[in-house]
Amino acid sequence: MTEKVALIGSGNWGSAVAKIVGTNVKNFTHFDKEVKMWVYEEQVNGQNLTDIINTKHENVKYLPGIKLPENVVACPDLIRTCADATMLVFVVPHQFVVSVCKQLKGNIPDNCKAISLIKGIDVNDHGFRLITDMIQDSLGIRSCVLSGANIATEVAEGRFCETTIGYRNRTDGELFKEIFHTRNFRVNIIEDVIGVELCGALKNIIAVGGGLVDGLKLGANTKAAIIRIGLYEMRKFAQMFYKDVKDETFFESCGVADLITTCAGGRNRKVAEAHVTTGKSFDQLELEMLNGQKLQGTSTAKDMYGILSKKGLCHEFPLMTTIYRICYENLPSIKIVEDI
Ligand SMILES: NC(=O)C1=CN([C@@H]2O[C@H](COP(=O)(O)OP(=O)(O)OC[C@H]3O[C@@H](n4cnc5c(N)ncnc54)[C@H](O)[C@@H]3O)[C@@H](O)[C@H]2O)C=CC1
Ligand SMILES: O=C(CO)COP(=O)(O)O
Repeated sequence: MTEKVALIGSGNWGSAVAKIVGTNVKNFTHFDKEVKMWVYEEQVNGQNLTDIINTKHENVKYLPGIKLPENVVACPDLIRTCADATMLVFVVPHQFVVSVCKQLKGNIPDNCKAISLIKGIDVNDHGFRLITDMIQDSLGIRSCVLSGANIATEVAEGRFCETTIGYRNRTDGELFKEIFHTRNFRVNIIEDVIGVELCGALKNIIAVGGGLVDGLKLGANTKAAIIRIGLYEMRKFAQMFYKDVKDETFFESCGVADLITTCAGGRNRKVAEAHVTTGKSFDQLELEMLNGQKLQGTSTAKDMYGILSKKGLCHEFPLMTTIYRICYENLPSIKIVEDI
């Protein structure tokens, strides 16, 4: 059977991944050579971003300077992008995935499989859900997850790194590995969707903490302490709510490695540092510094705080709780070390 891949999302990470997937499908006979990529249409210098991508083969706004393979075709229509796909790659900022799934419901082939590259959780009035669960429940398809120490620009430049795919169905995990794995983007597949996904979501909160410490110029020992405490709280939360999450998952690329890289070089870190040095709000800095890219750590801190406070658990997760309060309750940044 021929598999056909559709990419749902074309931001910084979505575009980096498009380069890999577009190249890899050409190496196997069982993949259709065209990869459609859904682009949330916008104007860039008076032109549709989709037209720019399809003529220059570059996402000039979200991943400038990187050529995309010509078999990656940008499409502004979500339903058309996915209509004939058998493998869906979800790579939108987490705040948009619910609306994407609502639009896709009833509009995808029955034999589809999915993978989520999204780092976040889905919170609503009834509680919280993993994004893979939300995809599975709303669309009736199985979903794997991919997450790792993968700053998009570095991956797009082909620098060596690793990533982790979490699967429930091993055949799906192996199939998705084929479209992502390269010599310099090494994929390891493990049977722990929940652990992989929670690592990716929760490390973004800790990365905000890493940036606050940088802004406060507290030094390397303090940063290491925030990373250690953060890893501890990530594992504690994951295993408190999902008893099957494995300890080993935290030693994969999706765990400690992603936490380190995001605390060293990610957008959450950068914006949190600027929050300390400029006193501006996170929302304002996101607009000023990220050129349309989206912060995931602050909103995930808010989601987590909602879960923890409802369950009376804030005192058990002092670091994540303090980071939330600094982001949303005007707590002075120095509380990152004073209140934990
Ligand atoms: N950028 C990175 O280095 C990495 C990001 N990730 C994760 O991948 C996911 C996607 O991130 P990026 O590709 O970096 O996105 P991004 O941060 O570049 O976000 C911008 C994207 O959101 C789209 N967008 C804006 N408004 C929208 C709307 N209303 N509906 C749908 N789309 C809309 C924009 O068109 C653009 O494609 C996130 O969960 C992120 O945490 C994971 C690994 C690395
Ligand atoms: O997830 C990432 C790297 O693995 C990117 O993190 P930021 O969103 O903080 O840039």
